[in-house]
Amino acid sequence: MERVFKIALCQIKVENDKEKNIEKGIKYIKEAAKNGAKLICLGEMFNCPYRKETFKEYAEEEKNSKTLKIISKVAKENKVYVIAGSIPEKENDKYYNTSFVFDKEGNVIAKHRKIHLYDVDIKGKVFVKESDIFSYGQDITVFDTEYCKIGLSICYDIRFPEVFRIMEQKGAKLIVVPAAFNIVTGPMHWDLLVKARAVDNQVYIAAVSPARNYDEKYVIYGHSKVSDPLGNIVDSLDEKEGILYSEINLDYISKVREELPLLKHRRSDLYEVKIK
Ligand SMILES: NC(=O)CCC(=O)C(=O)O
Repeated sequence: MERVFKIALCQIKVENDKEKNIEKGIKYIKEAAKNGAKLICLGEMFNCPYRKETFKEYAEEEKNSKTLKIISKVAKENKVYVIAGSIPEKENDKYYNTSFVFDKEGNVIAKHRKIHLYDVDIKGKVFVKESDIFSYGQDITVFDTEYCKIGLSICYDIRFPEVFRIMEQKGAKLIVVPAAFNIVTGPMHWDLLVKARAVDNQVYIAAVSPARNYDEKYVIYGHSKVSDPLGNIVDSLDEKEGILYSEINLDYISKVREELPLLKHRRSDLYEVKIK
């Protein structure tokens, strides 16, 4: 088993054109695979503008999703794992903000439906009510790969440390967060949250956003980044399109956990965090 592997975060400018967004995703995945990435991740709503009006219009059902079919094919042809950011998913009469994960054969091996929906009203700055459209996901997601266990959560989920603790307890060594923070809360908390979740759990956090697009009312922050288990941002982008490459070193996690054994020092006789 390889102890060091390369990941790629594709920061794409999402436009009002599903085909174009998917095409760009595919182009970036192919380029990242060619450059040696083994796990390639896209941002939250990578095929759909982050806008209440478009979520239902762009939504697809898993069983006949054009987006997922194309991603599956590119994962298989390039022999890479792909975390397909998130897309609006429709199931029966419900909608979810869902991330699908593909293995190197193009099979869906995990799916995470956003469990904390972003309902905020920052006066005069940001108003979003995802729960007007989406239903809540019910599961905390960790899946296995040939490299390590990987946790998956979407954007606002990152503000809930219990979820990340549970992913760590389930064995995740890397946690991927497709996200779309905005230019108000991004500068306040994005960097802090990525680092905090990494330090809390002594894991790598890979947080991947779409690029900034000033044509949209909800302006996405960008700044995809990776934190190591000590909370150092080891690689990052600015607000523009691009691919971020980073190395995940599983031996480094072991070293950090040996030298600073905080996970062993938890007082489970006094408290615990568990799934209900
Ligand atoms: N799409 C989201 O969940 C945005 C989360 C966000 O911006 C935050 O401040 O939290």
